[in-house]
Amino acid sequence: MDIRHATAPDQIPGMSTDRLRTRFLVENLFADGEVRLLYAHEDRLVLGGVIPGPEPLPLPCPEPLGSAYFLERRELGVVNVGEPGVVTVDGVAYPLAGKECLYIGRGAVDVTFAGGAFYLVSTTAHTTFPTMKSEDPEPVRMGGREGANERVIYKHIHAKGVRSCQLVLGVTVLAPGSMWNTMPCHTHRRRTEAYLYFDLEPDHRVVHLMGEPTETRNLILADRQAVISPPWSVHCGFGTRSYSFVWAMGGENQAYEDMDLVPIGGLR
Ligand SMILES: O=C[C@H](O)[C@@H](O)CC(=O)C(=O)O
Ligand SMILES: [Zn+2]
Repeated sequence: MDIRHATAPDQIPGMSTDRLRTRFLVENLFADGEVRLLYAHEDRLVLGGVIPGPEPLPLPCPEPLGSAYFLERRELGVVNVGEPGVVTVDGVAYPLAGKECLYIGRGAVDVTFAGGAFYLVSTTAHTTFPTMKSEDPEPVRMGGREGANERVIYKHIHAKGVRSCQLVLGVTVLAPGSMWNTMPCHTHRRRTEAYLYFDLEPDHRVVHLMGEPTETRNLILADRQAVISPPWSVHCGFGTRSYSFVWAMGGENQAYEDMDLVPIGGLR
């Protein structure tokens, strides 16, 4: 299990591209026939990628979690970023089509994955909320063609949707010809957020902005790569082709609107 320590904003000036990528980018989360997991100390998010082979793959319990099974003190959001697949939780099968989302509450012991390509985000959990598929996510239309940022934000796990202890998760789908996500951008000092870009053609990239608003850096991401955004960092991007992304947060609160908007003219 890959471990990422937390980073303070005063470490950013002087960092090379490689060091920035090593700290914030998650390049190799998806591999055929494997479950790959990463532990980020920023709000203790665990990110994962699962591409089952001919046999279903179980969710392991890596040593850094220090628990008897993965979900002993955690909850988990799963988004299928591939072909249709099935997630089985303690004997109950949940079929997930592309872009669909399942919430798995604390205490589930046996989780297996078949078919599909599953992105995982887990946060620590103090109690159990029911495991359920997000059947009817609230679609929020944002942006427009003039800003090249026409997109639909599907909120899956949040205070008014599928309930959780701290995980907040959704999928944003860009309209064809729209390239900007999250512009104007924001920070939210009370939560860490991770973006996983997907449905991006292999030769194309997303130019993702991070850093304090007046000290930004860019990271170039390919399909199915993730980026961790600490609470002090903006997170927004521009694709060279259209794409979708999963956004997921954990931290002090679950208020989606608790953002500090950065005026475009305030970015440096
Ligand atoms: O804190 C919330 C997140 O950054 C995303 O929901 C933003 C997003 O999906 C978008 O504007 O396209
Ligand atoms: Zn955000």
